[in-house]
Amino acid sequence: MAIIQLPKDFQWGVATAAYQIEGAYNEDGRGLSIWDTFSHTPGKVRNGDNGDIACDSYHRYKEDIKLMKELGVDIYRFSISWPRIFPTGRGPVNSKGLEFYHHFVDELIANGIEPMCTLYHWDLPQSLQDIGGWANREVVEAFVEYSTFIFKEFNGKIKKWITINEPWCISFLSNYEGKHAPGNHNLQLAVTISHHLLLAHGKAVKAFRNLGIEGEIGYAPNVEWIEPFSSKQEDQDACHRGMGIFIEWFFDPVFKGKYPDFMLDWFEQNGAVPEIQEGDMQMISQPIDFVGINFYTGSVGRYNKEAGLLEVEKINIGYQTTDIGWNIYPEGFYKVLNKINNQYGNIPIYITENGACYNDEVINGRVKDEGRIEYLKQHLTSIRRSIETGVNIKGYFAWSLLDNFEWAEGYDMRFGLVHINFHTLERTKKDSYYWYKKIVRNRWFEI
Ligand SMILES: N=NNCCOCCOc1ccc(-c2cn(C[C@@H]3NC[C@@H](O)[C@H]3O)nn2)cc1
Repeated sequence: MAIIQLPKDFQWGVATAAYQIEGAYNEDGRGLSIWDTFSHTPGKVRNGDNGDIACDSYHRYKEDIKLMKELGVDIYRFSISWPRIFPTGRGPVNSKGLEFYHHFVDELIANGIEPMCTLYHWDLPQSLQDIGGWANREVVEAFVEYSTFIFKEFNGKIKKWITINEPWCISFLSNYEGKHAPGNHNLQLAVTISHHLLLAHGKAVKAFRNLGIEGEIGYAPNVEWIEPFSSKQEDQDACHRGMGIFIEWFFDPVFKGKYPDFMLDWFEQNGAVPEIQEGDMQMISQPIDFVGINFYTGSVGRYNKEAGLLEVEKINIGYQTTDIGWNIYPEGFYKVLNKINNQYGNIPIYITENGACYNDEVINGRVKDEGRIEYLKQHLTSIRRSIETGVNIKGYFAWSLLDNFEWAEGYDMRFGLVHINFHTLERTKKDSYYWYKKIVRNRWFEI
């Protein structure tokens, strides 16, 4: 057995997102989001699940904060529901929605837990989707107005800010692969949206700086590792593209002020180009204070002309998988963190999401989720390895505090340290909750 120790100043957290846990979808003036529309559309979400009630955290947030406090976490990553603040995306503020978040943030702080706020975690007001959504530059301006309002409202209370969560999911998964809201299948649309998301990020950072808001700001891309099947150039190139759509496409504009040529060329060969206007790249590459990295899985990939847009085929070579079918690949976590560190400089990194889907149920009042504990051990070990090779990792957020609405997978796929009975909304701490509580306290574990 080996002892793995994390630094004394390493920050420990848990993460959630508004649409996945809050419920109260039509309460206290909240407007509809694209995920209300998408989840209410038959065939889009497993079992026809939706976020109408979710974990009912809108009403039970004090109970959830008690769970975080007992866990001993330093920090809690949550998102604000844009349509709960601006029901139509712009215009009159919904005072009850704003009041909820003030009470919520005050309760966190009163319990000694630092809030980290994600401004956009996929729940675009439907009214803005009705005018084209993120494909419309007007929505970029609406996001800046929303962000500016929130910055001013919570300045001094919230000191860690994330602009956009997982731009790859918002653009390509949702508008090319069509698997998430709003469910389009158009590469040009996805590329246009990816550019507007980056522009929205940059403009929000600019506003944050101009307003003199206290604290630090970043964004939270999701990344995967794809290991080349062989040293053949075609396999290396295919994996470069497969990772490039997550990494270089969303990191180069922010850290280098330009899109990666190999991805620009590839998209152009497929009929899609980003609609870049004068000044956009300067705006996007506003300096940021940290980058949030969301990592879940990796795979082995090889060139296959028939394997979709990027011509990279992911090969099942027998890796163990979690209950959602994703490979367990901690080596890929170590590799992708070092790749990012080598390519973009020693930027401060928070692991803003990492966790495992295991659908263990409550048996005699207990949830024996050993698989999740093992996954966390392996991935925290990759973090320790990366820190020792010089990667500037400042903290870790387990995804997720609660079992919740896992988007198109609905409630069947459980990522929580706390089990939710979605009929009674009863919370049950899993074995992994108690394990994580110990690690947060001791900062070491055996593997
Ligand atoms: N990659 N290949 N795509 C081709 C095959 O598509 C099939 C579906 O693909 C994907 C890819 C990635 C995800 C995903 C989910 N989470 C977890 C959430 N993160 C934000 C937070 O809200 C968590 O709930 N992160 N990523 C979902 C589906």
